[in-house]
Amino acid sequence: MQIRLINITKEYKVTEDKKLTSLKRVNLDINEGDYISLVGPSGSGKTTLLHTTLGLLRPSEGEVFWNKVSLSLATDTTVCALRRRFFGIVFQESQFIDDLSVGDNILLPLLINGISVRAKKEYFRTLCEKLKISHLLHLYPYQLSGGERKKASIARALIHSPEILVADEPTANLDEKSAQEIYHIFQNLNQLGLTILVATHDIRFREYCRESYSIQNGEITGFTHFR
Ligand SMILES: Nc1ncnc2c1ncn2[C@@H]1O[C@H](COP(=O)(O)OP(=O)(O)OP(=O)(O)O)[C@@H](O)[C@H]1O
Repeated sequence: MQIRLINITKEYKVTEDKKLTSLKRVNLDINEGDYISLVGPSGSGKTTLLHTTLGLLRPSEGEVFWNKVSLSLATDTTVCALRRRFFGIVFQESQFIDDLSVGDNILLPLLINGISVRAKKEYFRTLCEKLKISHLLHLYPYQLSGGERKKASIARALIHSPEILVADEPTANLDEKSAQEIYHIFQNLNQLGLTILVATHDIRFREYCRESYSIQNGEITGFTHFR
């Protein structure tokens, strides 16, 4: 899937007569196989941009396209179905269901997408092995460390084999070793063909991605192409 963001502006109404502009005329193209990091300080607009890209937020101005589908013209049902099918999302907070085991949490998107768990059994096994979480599947989310939760979130985001992984601050609050693991997992996934968009204030992501955008006060202020 090709994603195009054209002249995106997002304003939040703060009070009756006051607005906060969190994105200002942002343009971004995401092509198949890209690995893009969006790097900026807290409050710069990264999450707003990710959520707009995912069709979870409607821009005040501008247009988002997923291939030829204009999100402003498509129905919510269509946008939701396409998002579930094509995107894997790692949110800032893990959003696990506390009463389900880690393994069942990871498998849940299959049920939502109407994909048989049996058909994905082998993929589930190798995915968890690759992420080194196979020994954690019987536990409950509250029993995991921060790094383990992140890796379980990545497994859950990938279980339905999406085309694009979108991750919001995947290394936030992680120690150096766990952060390194995440950089390498993402790099490896991209080398296998997965398109990745990461929003982060962790500038070390730049060493691993292919393209990096800097964002400040809702504006793209820089762009670097690495390889
Ligand atoms: N629902 C909302 N209502 C009003 N203002 C909002 C809302 N969501 C975000 N903002 C504001 O928009 C700006 C950008 O927020 P955003 O969460 O996109 O930044 P961020 O770069 O992801 O920050 P962080 O790294 O801390 O998550 C901030 O000033 C924030 O206060």
